[in-house]
Amino acid sequence: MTVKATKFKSSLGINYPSLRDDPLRTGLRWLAGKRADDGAEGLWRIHDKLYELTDFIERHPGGPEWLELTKGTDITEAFETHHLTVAPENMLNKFYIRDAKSPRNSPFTFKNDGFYRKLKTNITKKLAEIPKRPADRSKTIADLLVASYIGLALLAVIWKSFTCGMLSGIFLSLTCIAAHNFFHQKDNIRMYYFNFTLMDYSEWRISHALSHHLHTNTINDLEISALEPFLQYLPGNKHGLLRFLHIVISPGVYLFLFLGSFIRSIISLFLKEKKYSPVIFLAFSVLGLMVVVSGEVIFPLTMFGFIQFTGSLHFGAVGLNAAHHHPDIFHDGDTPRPKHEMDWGIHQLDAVMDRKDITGSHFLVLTNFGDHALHHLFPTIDHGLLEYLYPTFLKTCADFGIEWRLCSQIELVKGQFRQLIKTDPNAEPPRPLKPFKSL
Ligand code: HEM
Repeated sequence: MTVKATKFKSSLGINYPSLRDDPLRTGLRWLAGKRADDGAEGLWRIHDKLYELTDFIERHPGGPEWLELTKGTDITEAFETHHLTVAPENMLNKFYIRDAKSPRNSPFTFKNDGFYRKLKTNITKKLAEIPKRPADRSKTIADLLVASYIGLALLAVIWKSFTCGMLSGIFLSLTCIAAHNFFHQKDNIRMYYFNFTLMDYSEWRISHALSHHLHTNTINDLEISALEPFLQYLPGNKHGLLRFLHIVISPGVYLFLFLGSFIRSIISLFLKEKKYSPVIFLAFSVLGLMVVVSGEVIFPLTMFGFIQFTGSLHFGAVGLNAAHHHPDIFHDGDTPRPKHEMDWGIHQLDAVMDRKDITGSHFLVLTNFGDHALHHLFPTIDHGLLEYLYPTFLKTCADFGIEWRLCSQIELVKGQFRQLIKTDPNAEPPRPLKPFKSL
């Protein structure tokens, strides 16, 4: 594996990730790079301490996969943001082995009197008071979406209708976005809905939950590096007029997200890097049904491909225009905040903008990566519950003088394209905090 490249320099002081320019750019290789970079010495690192969690993997209430995957890496951000109770922290002592020898390769802090920990305390209190029924509604919506996807796919082959096929593709994409709510949580059946696309939920637990969510818009964000050189969101190193090509080829990139991901899964399986699981092939169960109901092979195969490509196009368009790319949003390379403001939660709010067209509707939030700031801050909380948390969230933001930014969907689409062609990093750091509080 190649371990060399210096395409971007992190303005946050993050060392260039070892396998950032690896040709395959899978989550598993991203983790292999972290193993080389994090100073975890084959154990699990949280802040500056190393823990041996092997015996706890199978007993972990969030499911074994999270710990299995992250052995040998720094899991500070994952640990801090996936638990709302103090129970996990209280357990750590019995797994302690020794202190780490090197400093963390991450600029982010989680101080007790800092924004993120204060917000987490306030949100956890509020969570105990709010109704839980909307979380059940999320499950119902996801079930109806998957049923609509399959129903429309079958109608598409029975009626030989590409209109039904197109609708089926859109429902497939909506199912996948709703399933994303569930793969962030402890293991559950609905996380597998994600695999009705040609993508794999397990890969996304790494590339999205562990990389993108925790290292948002930094050189360590795999959702940014995996798209390079086709789409380049970090400022700098873009070639003259060629950078406008990014805009032209964007729809082509969206179109191949599902298929590209499947091909990379198969290569990883072939190279024995990825463990075999039948769920990787779940998408083809619907193709099987299409063959059975139509009594044909070629047409269902064509329609299945059409549906997957339509879904991929929709998913890419929604996902890449959802929250993170706009010249006013912090991207690594831009002038950062001063060190004492490097609270992880503050960075999250610097790296996101929410959309006023989506916020407020449970259905739209669940199917459009809505309430994105709150979701990033508390990924295990069901999307249906997030709207009840806004008063607490906004009050804490006000206490720390932090702004939560809302804009329109169209403004984000325009901003996303502007970010693609932007070469010069922002010279000013993100908005100053007011009133200033020592973090
Ligand atoms: C890669 C690091 C980790 C990730 C991504 C992770 C993820 C999760 C998730 C998704 C849940 C379910 C949360 C929910 O349903 O609200 C959970 C629960 C839990 N995890 Fe972890 N976990 C990690 C490391 C750890 C460690 C190191 C410990 C303890 C030594 C731990 C202890 C627990 C406990 C006790 C729960 C039950 C819920 C609670 O009390 O907060 N986890 N974890």
